[in-house]
Amino acid sequence: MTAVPQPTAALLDGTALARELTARTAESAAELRRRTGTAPCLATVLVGADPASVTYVRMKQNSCAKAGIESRHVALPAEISTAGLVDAVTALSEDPAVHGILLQHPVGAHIDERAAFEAIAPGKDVDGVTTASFAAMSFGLPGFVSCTPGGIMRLLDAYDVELSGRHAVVVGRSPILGKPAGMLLLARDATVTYCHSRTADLRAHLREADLVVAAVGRPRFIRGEDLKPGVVVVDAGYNEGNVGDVDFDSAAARASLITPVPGGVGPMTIAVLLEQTVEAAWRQLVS
Ligand SMILES: NC(=O)C1=CN([C@@H]2O[C@H](COP(=O)(O)OP(=O)(O)OC[C@H]3O[C@@H](n4cnc5c(N)ncnc54)[C@H](OP(=O)(O)O)[C@@H]3O)[C@@H](O)[C@H]2O)C=CC1
Ligand SMILES: Nc1nc(=O)c2c([nH]1)NC[C@@H]1CN(c3ccc(C(=O)N[C@@H](CCC(=O)O)C(=O)O)cc3)C=[N+]21
Repeated sequence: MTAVPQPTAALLDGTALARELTARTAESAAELRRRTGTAPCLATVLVGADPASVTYVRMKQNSCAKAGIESRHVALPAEISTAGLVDAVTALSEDPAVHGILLQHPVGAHIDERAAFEAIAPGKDVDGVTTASFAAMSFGLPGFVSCTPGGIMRLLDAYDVELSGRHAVVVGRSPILGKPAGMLLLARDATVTYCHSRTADLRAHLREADLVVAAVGRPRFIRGEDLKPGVVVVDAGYNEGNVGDVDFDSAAARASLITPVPGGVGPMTIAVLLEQTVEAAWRQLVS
């Protein structure tokens, strides 16, 4: 008889956890509104009209509405200059009616995205994209975390995944996902290896991992045969066709715990964004 790989892994259910977290966020938003007469407000900034980005921004606005958070959308032409985008973000940073700012990545290759992110006031950086937020997070100081890595940590904690002393392999080092994910795991005493496009032998690193965070942007790039039995797999990838960076079926046959796509990291990202928006509004309105 040929052995057919059986799914052995339990699911890290991001949909359910995000629902719980957002229910608490909605209560907090309602309480703030009772106390101050003002609802929290998230400004979303989108450059151009890439269909995937339009969809993500709409999802974030819908989630805001359900949680009692107002959203203000700023749509900018794809051709806008860095200076034009910085001006638009600076205006939101200075507007007391706006409590949080999300500048949707990517903004187009001709724009200095870092300069635009840095125009977000630290107290309104609810997406955790500024260098100030990254530094605070890395030093364990108060501030807003990058939403996707923050959501990943909440998910791991909800399932009591042991991190101390474990070998975490993060595949990807982007400023809003891979790099901060590794820093948060390091802060929890994991031994962290970052892999990226120049990594010499990715598969050898993966085979040693107790925890894998996939943040590559390549559909089904990581497969079960690359993984150690019992590994915990977090798939942050979200590619065309709602496909993750991990080949789910083969990975689930090796892993002890795995995030589905959809229904894993994605909903947690939005839940953390909403939570941080309400937190920012409390600080600005009640201080
Ligand atoms: N669910 C969610 O909330 C979110 C999901 N995403 C998804 O996560 C994925 C990654 O997004 P993002 O971090 O923004 O993507 P980026 O394209 O900014 O980064 C991709 C990273 O993967 C690395 N990489 C590329 N090819 C390889 C390879 N062959 N081997 C090893 N590493 C490689 C790159 O290395 P190098 O640095 O050397 O170029 C880079 O660090 C995407 O699918 C995206 O859609 C993103 C944000 C939020
Ligand atoms: N500054 C910035 N911050 C971001 O956080 C950011 C960004 N730019 N650019 C694009 C990526 C992408 N992203 C997703 C968020 C939620 C889901 C999500 O909720 N997905 C659902 C499925 C939704 C559906 O397709 O129906 C799921 O995985 O279950 C997906 C992707 C945030 N991003």
